[in-house]
Amino acid sequence: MNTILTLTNLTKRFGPITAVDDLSFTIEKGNVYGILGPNGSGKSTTLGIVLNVVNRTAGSYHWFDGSDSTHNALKKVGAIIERPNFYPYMTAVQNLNLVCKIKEVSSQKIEEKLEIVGLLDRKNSKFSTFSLGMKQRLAIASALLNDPEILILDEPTNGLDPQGIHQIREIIKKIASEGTTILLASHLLDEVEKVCSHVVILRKGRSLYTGSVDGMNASHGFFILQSEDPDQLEAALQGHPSFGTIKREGETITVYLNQPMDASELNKMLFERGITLSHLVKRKESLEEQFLEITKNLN
Ligand SMILES: Nc1ncnc2c1ncn2[C@@H]1O[C@H](COP(=O)(O)OP(=O)(O)OP(=O)(O)O)[C@@H](O)[C@H]1O
Repeated sequence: MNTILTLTNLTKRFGPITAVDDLSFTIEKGNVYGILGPNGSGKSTTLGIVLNVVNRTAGSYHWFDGSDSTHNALKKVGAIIERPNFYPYMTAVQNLNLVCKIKEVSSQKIEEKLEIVGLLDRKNSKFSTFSLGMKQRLAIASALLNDPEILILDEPTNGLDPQGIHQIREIIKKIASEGTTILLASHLLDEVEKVCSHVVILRKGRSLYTGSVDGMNASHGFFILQSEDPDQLEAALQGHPSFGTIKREGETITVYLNQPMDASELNKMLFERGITLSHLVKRKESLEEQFLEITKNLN
């Protein structure tokens, strides 16, 4: 496997505030990672540290196999961590030409990158005439000029209208499908679910979950049950290895699964114990419900 970035017990304190708290994760080539967390959870600080603009307090990180200096490794990284800042009176092409000079990269790829972000037909328009979405897309083109191994974006759709949001997400997916690794920070579960394959969920600088987005959704679901004798039903469910939490509200029992089981299997099992169900529904929590479950317990 090809590792792009490794964080090991990274910590950042601003006076009494611990913005990033013992954070460890790795980024492998070809995946799309989301750092998901509410405002103030440490996303921007984490990106700032690995981009060498914020000093860490403790822990470490290294780019690629760790053999290069951070300064050199960052030449293979494209990042947008602030609002795009281009010259308003210059055209898209003129602005990107300037970026090429500053970054000391060839200007040959300007048109190719403008095409990727859907701005080729506006290449000679002044930056001041661009919508917020177009400005953000130009920033993405700019970050791609050095053909980076990884593209880093902090809240890439903040402030955009629904159409602008959709365009940016489609562009990110296209760039990822062509092999560029992506790391994006977002406070939107929906965004991470739509765009990312992997996620690090942050709260108060701590990781609550690190893994695949699908893995977050790996719950086996739950049954909502009723029968004439709820006490007997509850007793039959208790202690069975397939079941976890059992909740009772009046006549209704909700039982969470520890392992897969379909409704007919449960029905048969209970029937064999002399229990006839008057109500049987199987449900699975939405990703949002699971996200709230993951984030609710820890302070
Ligand atoms: N330069 C700084 N000086 C003092 N405190 C800071 C500084 N930068 C960030 N913080 C604090 O660190 C914590 C994490 O902030 P950070 O900006 O990393 O969070 P975030 O998840 O990116 O949130 P947002 O989406 O609002 O930017 C917050 O409590 C913030 O107030």
